[in-house]
Amino acid sequence: MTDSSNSTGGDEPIFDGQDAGGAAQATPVTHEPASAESAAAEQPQKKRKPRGGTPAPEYRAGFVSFIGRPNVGKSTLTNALVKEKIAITSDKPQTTRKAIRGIVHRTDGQIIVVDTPGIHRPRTLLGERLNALVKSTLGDVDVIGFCVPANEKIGPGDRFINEQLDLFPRAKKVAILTKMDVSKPNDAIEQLAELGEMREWDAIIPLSAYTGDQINILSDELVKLMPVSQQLYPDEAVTDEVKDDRIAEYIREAALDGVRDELPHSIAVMVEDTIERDDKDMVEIYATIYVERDSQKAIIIGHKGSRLRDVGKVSRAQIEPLVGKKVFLSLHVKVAKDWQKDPRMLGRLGF
Ligand SMILES: Nc1nc2c(ncn2[C@@H]2O[C@H](COP(=O)(O)OP(=O)(O)OP(=O)(O)O)[C@@H](O)[C@H]2O)c(=O)[nH]1
Repeated sequence: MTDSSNSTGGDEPIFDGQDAGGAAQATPVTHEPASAESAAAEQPQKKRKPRGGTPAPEYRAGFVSFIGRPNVGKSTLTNALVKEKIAITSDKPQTTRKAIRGIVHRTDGQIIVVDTPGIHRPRTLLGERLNALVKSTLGDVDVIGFCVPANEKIGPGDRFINEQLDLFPRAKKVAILTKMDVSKPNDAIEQLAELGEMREWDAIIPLSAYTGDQINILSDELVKLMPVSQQLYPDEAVTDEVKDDRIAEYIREAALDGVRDELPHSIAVMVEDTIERDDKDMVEIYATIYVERDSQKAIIIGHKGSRLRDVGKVSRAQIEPLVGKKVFLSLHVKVAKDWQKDPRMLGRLGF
């Protein structure tokens, strides 16, 4: 798929980075001028298209947040946009913003993807705090990418989030139709039309993070919407998420696998201690998985500890490449009753 539904503020067509130069050269005058007069008339046109493509655009850099209902594909999209670089991380925080998920380095700019926990109707103190965090983050970003999956109808949850976008007038707004690889053509057309009616977007882009279709187009559009700026991060920077947070997230991801109902929301993970062993090329990591009730603890541990062992195995496979060493991972499960409503516990967990 190469077309894109575009409602950019500018008149320029959308090309991906590779095509842009080619497109400039792909408009030759194909007929011989009939007279000197018409030859002269064509002269200025030729001048407007210098050999070697368009002049280099100004360098732009800024922040984008992808928002949308849970599961619409925001994280997968971030990874696709940042490409393989997300896997190589710098653990040195370079900014006070906590949740930078990734940095896209381009010759014409930098796109810094800032994570948010997602806008939702708060039901707990955790929910309220997360919403406050979302609001302060979104108040700062240059572009908000509103994600809707192409394989589901636009519903009340999407409309609620779209309404919330009015609270952030500073940010440019882009609608992204995700998961195009699993959409039916007619459904996607309908959804694009529906998205178009929701507000005046700076761009509407259908894409698939799985196949990579239109990811370049998104990158091109995002950079165009960023302010003219100097480079904000050094070339080698990929993410400033601290290593312990990423380790905790890998463990939480493994613990979440296969659990149902309210349990996913009750799981929190904290890395308590990391010990670099001098005698062996190994790191010892001690982490706690918090749940809210005894019954949940039993589920996480599983029969004779089998489930917890699996959580350790799966997460360790992701942590070892991150830390670049063998890992001894010690997991404990603790009950922190109703931690989502407990200000002290929320503080400890970093919310
Ligand atoms: N077919 C298809 N599936 C996708 C695509 N992008 C994401 N998914 C799947 O959709 C599910 C949710 O993806 P995530 O990236 O975790 O979604 P999210 O919006 O970050 O979810 P939350 O963290 O819950 O807010 C996962 O099972 C992904 O594998 C895509 O382009 N195509």
